[in-house]
Amino acid sequence: RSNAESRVKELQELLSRYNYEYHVLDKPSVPDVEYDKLLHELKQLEEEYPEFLTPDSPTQRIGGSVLEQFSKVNHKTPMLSLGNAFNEQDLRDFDKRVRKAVGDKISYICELKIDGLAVSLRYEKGLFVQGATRGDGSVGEDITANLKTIRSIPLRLNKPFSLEVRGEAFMPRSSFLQLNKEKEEREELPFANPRNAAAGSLRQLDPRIASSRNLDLFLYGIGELGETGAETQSGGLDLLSELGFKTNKERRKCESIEEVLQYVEEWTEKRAELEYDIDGIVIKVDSLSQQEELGTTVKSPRWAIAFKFPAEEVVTV
Ligand SMILES: Cc1c[n+]2nc(N)[nH]c2nc1OC(C)C
Repeated sequence: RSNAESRVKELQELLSRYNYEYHVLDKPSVPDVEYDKLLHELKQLEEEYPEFLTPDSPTQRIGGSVLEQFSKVNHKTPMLSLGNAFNEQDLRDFDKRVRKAVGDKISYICELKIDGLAVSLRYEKGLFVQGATRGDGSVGEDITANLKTIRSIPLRLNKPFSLEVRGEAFMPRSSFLQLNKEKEEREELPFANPRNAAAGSLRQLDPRIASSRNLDLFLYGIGELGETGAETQSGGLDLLSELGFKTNKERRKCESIEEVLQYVEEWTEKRAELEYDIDGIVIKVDSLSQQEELGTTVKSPRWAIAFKFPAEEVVTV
């Protein structure tokens, strides 16, 4: 019995690591069949010894019950939306406003703007306890069970931190195409785009359906950055990675608006190569103290802006 307990612990650690390697690092160290075998062994042991079952066990990703409806979640700090820029001049104007307010010693960080839906995840002492949609920015829906099915979301962090993190849930393009193929075969209405497919999947009341949709998530922010000791957005993203979160590796520090424009130009060309849709680039003042100085308007930060790509012109043949 005692070695059953140690075997359960060992399997939970092992499977969490294998899951991290596969879904966050995209570098599995064991074949899928090995992972499945160990997961099956853990499921059996947890059934035989339910007292050893923990909420962060890899077997707990797909919750049991189908919900009647989602309950509401009040966001402690509002989930802000972004002001938009549509051309070079808009970006230069943004840069001027920033320099006017905090002076010329600034650096930016550019991040891909994933075309998905914004979600927030809350961790208590390292354990994933609640996840919610952005909603209207102040009140969202509790979609914890559905977010648990996203394999790249850690159910327990590497450190017992209590914090709230934010990111964009999305559906990879290949999964979107496959899902629509299956829908067409079932003569069901297909989703218009991966963003709608991701939103529709996270709004399923049955977590088993969400789990089948192969959703993913990139984290981009920490609710209260200050609490973690991070002093910059780029440092915050590195911290998120250290804690076991999936962050987008295409981010780049830019020391001038010229470098920002280069990055925007580069990704305007390259975005079709990505495995997921992006609808723009997010440019942020990197220093958190300068972000504080700049503050926010009612709905958007003054220290960030979204460069939006022109809507895809539909090629009619
Ligand atoms: C709405 C949003 C969306 N995104 N996407 C990224 N990559 N960063 C980011 N930041 C956001 O808002 C913060 C600037 C508050």
